[in-house]
Amino acid sequence: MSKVQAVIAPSLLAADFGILAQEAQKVLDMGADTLHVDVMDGHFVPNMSIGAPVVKCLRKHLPNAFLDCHLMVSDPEKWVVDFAKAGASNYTFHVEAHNDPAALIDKIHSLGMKAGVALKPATPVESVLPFAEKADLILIMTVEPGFGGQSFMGSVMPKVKTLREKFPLLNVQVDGGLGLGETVETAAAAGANVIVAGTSVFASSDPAAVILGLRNAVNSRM
Ligand SMILES: O=C(CO)[C@H](O)[C@H](O)COP(=O)(O)O
Repeated sequence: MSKVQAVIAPSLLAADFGILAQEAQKVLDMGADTLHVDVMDGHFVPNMSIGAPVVKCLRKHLPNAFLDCHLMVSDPEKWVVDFAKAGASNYTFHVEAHNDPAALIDKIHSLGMKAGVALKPATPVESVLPFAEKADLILIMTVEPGFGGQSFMGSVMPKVKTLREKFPLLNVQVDGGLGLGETVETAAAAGANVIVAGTSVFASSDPAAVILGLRNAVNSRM
């Protein structure tokens, strides 16, 4: 039986936005599998970051990169077409921000993107179980969305465990406060296979070692 693979996704939120394409290429050259692009509207979360025009520029410079876009926005339906046209590979929206997630997943797929569904720390996992198999990934936030550099919340690991038990082949993504050592070990032990890491990668003097260490932590549990 096939099994899920480790996917290491540096969060560009922690990169130098002034040289974003170079930062992205650097972590890809150092072994990253995908690039995590945090999109914030200043309404769903109390911060603003980047939008589809920036994704379009990244796509121009990185024609083959997998751009994993995490929409922390109040109206995810509004931006789907823009992100598809910009070249997003994956469009993850928050379950708290849409009243018909299954329909939005279908729309995302119809536009040629993979679809992810994210949960804030306080949102119960039951909210995504009905359509978890329709989605390409489920993102369990391990911090309150909005800012990088926060502390990992191990208290949400039961949600990761539930998803892994019910859906052995699902991509279960964790995002927030992850780095080498206890945090990634805890997430991998619970069953997470897609690791988003911003600060721990970009603030490191040896990002390649961090990416490899995160991958080894996941693979030793799979
Ligand atoms: O979604 C996010 C914040 O809303 C970031 O992706 C996340 O916090 C990763 O950053 P760090 O690894 O620095 O915690």
